[in-house]
Amino acid sequence: MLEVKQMVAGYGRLTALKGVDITVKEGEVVFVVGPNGAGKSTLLKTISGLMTPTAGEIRFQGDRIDGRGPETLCRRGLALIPEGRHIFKTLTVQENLQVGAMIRKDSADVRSDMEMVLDTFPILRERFKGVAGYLSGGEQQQLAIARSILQRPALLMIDEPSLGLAPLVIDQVYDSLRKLNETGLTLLIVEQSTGRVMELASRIYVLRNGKVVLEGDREELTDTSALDAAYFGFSSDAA
Ligand SMILES: Nc1ncnc2c1ncn2[C@@H]1O[C@H](COP(=O)(O)OP(=O)(O)OP(=O)(O)O)[C@@H](O)[C@H]1O
Repeated sequence: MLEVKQMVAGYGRLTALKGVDITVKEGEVVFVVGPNGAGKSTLLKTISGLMTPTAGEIRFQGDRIDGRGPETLCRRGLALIPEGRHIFKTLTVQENLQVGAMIRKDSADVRSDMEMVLDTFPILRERFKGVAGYLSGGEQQQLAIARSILQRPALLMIDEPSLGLAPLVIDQVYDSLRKLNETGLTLLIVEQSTGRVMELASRIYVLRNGKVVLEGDREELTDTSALDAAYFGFSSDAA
């Protein structure tokens, strides 16, 4: 579904991604993990068209998409939930969800998708008419995911869904991501910590200093010492 090849991107003279290769197949949950400053957010911003790569290529469903703008890519089925969620805090939950569906013209399907997201995230049904800014951090993350689902993306990318959430709330968010994946949604998720990724990942990439230093299917990475060694940048023999 998504193929990133030798991608280079950065900010002025700073090269944040130094030739990154990432593949996401239909139906997978792919995680990119790495320490602060590894380039994880830059990767998602570049794939979603918010930044233009200086070299390499990005293919989505077979077509070259590098250099295309975020709006075009959103219509093509790529959705990004950026770090910090960016929900509209002064709007109601309902209005936030309606914004998610704004690019769609199939109003009957939007209504049934709205019911589906409210079934997946019951707290949003309870708070439907309430102002989104009063939701807790975990509830706001659920709203951000639900809003993206209403765009009906083929690929949903999420930057640090567990950031700032208590472990029990992370459980709820990860549970809902698992359910959405079971309905066929493909996910590319960035996390700073490796702690929870094994629960959900089909495949994992470790990014350090703008380069992929380890990649593998979940079955290949059951020995987490290799993952930790790549993450912290020491040899796995010493781990
Ligand atoms: N807007 C920007 N202008 C200049 N440099 C930036 C900008 N955003 C990020 N960087 C730099 O690019 C590099 C990669 O940053 P990025 O935010 O992609 O890392 P990250 O892996 O997402 O980190 P974190 O886990 O801390 O969010 C870092 O060196 C960072 O300082």
